[in-house]
Amino acid sequence: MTVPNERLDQEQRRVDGVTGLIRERLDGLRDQLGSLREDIVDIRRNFWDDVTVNFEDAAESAETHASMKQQAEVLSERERSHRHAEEQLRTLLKLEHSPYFGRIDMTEDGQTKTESIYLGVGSLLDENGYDYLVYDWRAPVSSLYYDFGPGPVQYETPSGVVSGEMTLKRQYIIRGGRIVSMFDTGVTIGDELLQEVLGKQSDAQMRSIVATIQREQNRIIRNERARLLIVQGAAGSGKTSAALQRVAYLLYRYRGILTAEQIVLFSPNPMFNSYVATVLPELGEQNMQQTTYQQYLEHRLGRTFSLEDPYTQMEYTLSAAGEDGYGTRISSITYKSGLPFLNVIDRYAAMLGHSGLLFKPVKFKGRTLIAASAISEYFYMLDRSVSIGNRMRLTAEWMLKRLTSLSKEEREQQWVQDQIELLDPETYAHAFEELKRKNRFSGESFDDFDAEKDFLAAMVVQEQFKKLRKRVKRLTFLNVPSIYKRLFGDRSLLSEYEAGSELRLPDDWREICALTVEKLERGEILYEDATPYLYLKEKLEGFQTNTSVKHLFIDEAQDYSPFQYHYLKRIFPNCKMTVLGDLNQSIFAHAVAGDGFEPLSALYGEEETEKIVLTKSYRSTRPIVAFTSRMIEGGDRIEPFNRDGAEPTITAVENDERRMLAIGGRIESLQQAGYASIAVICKTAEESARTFEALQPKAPHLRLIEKETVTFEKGLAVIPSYLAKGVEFDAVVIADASRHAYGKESERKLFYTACTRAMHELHLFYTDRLTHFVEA
Ligand SMILES: Nc1ncnc2c1ncn2[C@@H]1O[C@H](COP(=O)(O)OP(=O)(O)OP(=O)(O)O)[C@@H](O)[C@H]1O
Repeated sequence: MTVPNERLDQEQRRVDGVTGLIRERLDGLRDQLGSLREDIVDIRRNFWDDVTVNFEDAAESAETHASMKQQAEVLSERERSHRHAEEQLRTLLKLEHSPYFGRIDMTEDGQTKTESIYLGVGSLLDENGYDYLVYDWRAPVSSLYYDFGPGPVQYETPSGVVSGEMTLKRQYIIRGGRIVSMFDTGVTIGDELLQEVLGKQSDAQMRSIVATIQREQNRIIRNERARLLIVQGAAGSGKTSAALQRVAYLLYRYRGILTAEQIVLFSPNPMFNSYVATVLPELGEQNMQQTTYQQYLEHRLGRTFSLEDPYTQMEYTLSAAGEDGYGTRISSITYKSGLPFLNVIDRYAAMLGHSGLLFKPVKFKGRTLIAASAISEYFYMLDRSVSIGNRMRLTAEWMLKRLTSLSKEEREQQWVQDQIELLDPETYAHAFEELKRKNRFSGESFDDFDAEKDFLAAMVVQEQFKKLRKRVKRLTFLNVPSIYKRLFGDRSLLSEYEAGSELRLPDDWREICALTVEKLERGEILYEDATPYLYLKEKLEGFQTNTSVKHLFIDEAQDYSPFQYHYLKRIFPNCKMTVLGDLNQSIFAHAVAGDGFEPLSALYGEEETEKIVLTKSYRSTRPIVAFTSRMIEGGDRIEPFNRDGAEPTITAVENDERRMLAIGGRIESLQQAGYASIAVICKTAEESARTFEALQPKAPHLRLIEKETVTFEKGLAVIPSYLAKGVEFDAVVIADASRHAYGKESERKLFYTACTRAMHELHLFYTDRLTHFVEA
């Protein structure tokens, strides 16, 4: 509902008043910052002039220290004030052009006065420093704006629930200090504003949605109870947006307790990181830590193996059907992603607690110092009720002691004498100083030949043994790669498993074993093996948990396997998890075969888990949502946001050459229509490369997005379907929607994911027959 003009004038006067005050504050702050900066520079420059330095006796030294401390405190106080003023400046700069976006009028129960509450991206107090002219959108009272329409309302504060009556809910679009438009709305935050926001062209970066957060999204953003919050949301329903605003909310709510470094977001690919990178800074917060699961695996695996990445796995599953061993590979992926395999590893680890661990000897200059059998003997002599990880630590301690006594014996070896003779004068002098420092020698030179010899020998050996000690501390004497390989290579183990009643092994387990062993022997590890390998490693070495991370966000959660979730839970024991996904976009073979989010719900138990379902889709126009939701089961439950647009088009062409010509023509017309981001989505990387080559001569600005691409840019791009996850484009061209490209049932969700990337226009091209995923 649009608001009458006189009210508009009145509101504009308030905006003027507020922006006037903001500008005054900005001027004041700039002055304050200037003088603080001068102070700081001055103190730093003259630090020593203002400190009386005297170390003559204890009393003078103490005074010197006190004076230095005082000076340092003055400096750090000034620096703190400077940081604080800078923060305020940033908030005010954000508010200057658009001080607020919403207003609610509310009368608290038992009160007669109605209060007007204005919401913005930061808070602003009046001159007295008492009343809020603008409330931060994350303040407790602001939740009213997102949760209710006019009528009875309530919100939670740290000191209890406050209830009352809302008499007005108004939205503003303010640009450059002028109210551009203004509406009064009901429960949902008005269609008008959303229409305006969603109708715009896409950006190279995701935008913040604070002005138009929807009620169900607000439940995600402000959820504080759940240990595990699962969000199942349709394509374009705002899962990623809600996740990012939730980070901002948590940083505000737990200011001083929670920092951005304690929040980790697992994103689908490196390009996605760049896509979302500006949202938090736009809201005045620092970015959380961002990583991909692959980067995390690489970090944990170090250089032990060459690790296959999920995209290589994906390319294989999409394009190698019919090749020898394809079925085995798919079965390997499916099985190793599930909890039955986790049970196998648990069982294996338990067995290893009794026997069968493989150790590597500690060798030095070709000689064995500690034999593998000795390590094994010591390990298995330890009390079996102690965990394997702790026994491993005890074994390492024993080995370090052994090395200490072995190092004494080593001093007699000829190589030590040889090396002493080759010592350069500098090292020699250094050794002498060292000896003197330790008070073991008081003369001006080495005149005791034996003392000199002993000391130098000890020094030489110690230096060489340093590396050995380091390796022992890192438990490299435990041969995890061979232990993992044995799980697949040892026939006797297999029969023990099969005898184990509750363990399920797939029918083609032997083939899976052969495939796995072959890879491991080549120093390679398949993507589906990486997490089980690390899980086993951590079980044997003791889990290296990360206790500093307090919140874990997992976007595109459907792409993670149950095994991976269990692993993450073990690695991050102290954190809450928010996982956001869409089962209809499960594109990985392991996920396709999974049972939805069921295994995930069991991770922390029902008590600590909450699930929120988002069914409204905001990204695409109504015709696009209507078109794409027909492709998937339960698609009728997806509600499009009411935004009109052109119907998707389907174009049949005679052959591939014509297809490229037709796509080229379409791109041209989309560019002429003014669309800034256009994606030609192909099924695989290989098809993308071919398409790129065919189109590029006529479209010189065309980019090819590959798995290594790290920045998301506006413009025209060819992109493989699975890399388009999580991002969006003004217009999408599906390069080949033929049945031979998307024919298998397992590719349905991939096709759906590709089509749902479109905001305003969607165009499909095919030769021969159209994929049956599109209803004629
Ligand atoms: N409340 C909202 N107000 C304004 N825009 C919104 C809102 N919710 C979502 N959007 C917009 O809808 C689009 C899709 O949002 P987002 O990418 O967060 O969805 P998603 O659920 O993560 O999608 P997908 O699973 O398909 O990747 C974005 O352009 C986002 O800005």
